[in-house]
Amino acid sequence: NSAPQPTDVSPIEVPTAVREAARAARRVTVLTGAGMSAESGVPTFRGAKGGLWEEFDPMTLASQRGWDADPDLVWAWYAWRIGLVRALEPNAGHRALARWANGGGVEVRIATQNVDDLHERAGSEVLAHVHGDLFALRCSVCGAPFEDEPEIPAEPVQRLEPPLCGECGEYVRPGVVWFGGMLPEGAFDAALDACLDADLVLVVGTSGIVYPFASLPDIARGHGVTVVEINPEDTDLSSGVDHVWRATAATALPALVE
Ligand SMILES: CC(C)NC(=O)[C@H](Cc1c[nH]c2ccccc12)NC(=O)[C@H](CCCC/N=C(/NCCC(=O)O)S[C@H]1O[C@H](COP(=O)(O)OP(=O)(O)OC[C@H]2O[C@@H](n3cnc4c(N)ncnc43)[C@H](O)[C@@H]2O)[C@@H](O)[C@H]1O)NC(=O)OCc1ccccc1
Repeated sequence: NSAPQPTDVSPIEVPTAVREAARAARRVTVLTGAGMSAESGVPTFRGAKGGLWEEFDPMTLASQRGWDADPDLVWAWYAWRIGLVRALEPNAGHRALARWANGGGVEVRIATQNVDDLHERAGSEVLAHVHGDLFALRCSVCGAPFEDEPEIPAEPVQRLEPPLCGECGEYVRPGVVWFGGMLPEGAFDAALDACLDADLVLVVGTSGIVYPFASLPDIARGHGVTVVEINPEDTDLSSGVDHVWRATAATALPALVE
């Protein structure tokens, strides 16, 4: 639910240029990454991977090669992330975006790299999960959706056999896009159209190194759209945007939407 919570009143100052761009905007597209969910407790991709997988490269865990080599290791990692996201709540940033979209007067569209469901749980409609959805399980061979509840260990384990497909008995995998994998049908195009059709693009909590998603801010700016980065740290995108706002998602967005 997107109702403002006491913590949602953010004391921080909104840079004038950002406030003016937001005030003038009628169509806003928000591109989010792992930093959007960091203040909810979801580890970022380049942040902590969670003790048991510290020694493994996320790009190996999140790849067909990693799955083929050791499905129990990869499934255990996703089972841990499913359990973790379920136990966490949307933060003030997620709620502010939902309030903005439901507040009327401005069209807010969200395209995310995040595979969690925190935008939706905050009351937002997500235009595109460009890197898939942690909870959309399917058979790794026949592709049949897996509707049953996967067993999620109370305590994370390093290896866990994936569930078996009810159709063909093969292993079930998470509905996320692995490195080298194709994006969901139409997801990138939907995000691109929303960027080209916007009068303001906010880039929130992404390091901007995973393609093709990372190409969106440049393309938007190349089409004359104002692009603002919200990130406490410098990124590969910072030099290519109109305004950088060195702040966190859960402090900046409530202040912007207030
Ligand atoms: C790494 C990179 C070099 N590699 C790629 O980009 C590859 C290969 C590639 C394709 N085209 C290219 C062109 C050039 C170079 C390489 C390529 N891309 C692909 O493979 C893509 C598929 C990529 C999708 C992979 N799946 C993910 N996720 C799902 C899985 C899972 O989650 O397990 S990517 C995953 O990592 C990415 C993590 O990045 P961020 O979200 O930015 O998070 P990160 O941790 O990096 O940074 C967090 C940021 O938040 C900030 N922050 C922290 N706290 C806060 C806070 N509180 N508030 C605000 N900000 C905060 C930090 O400062 C930081 O800046 C996300 O996209 C996330 O979804 N597929 C593909 O292109 O298919 C067609 C194709 C295929 C083959 C060959 C050619 C074309």
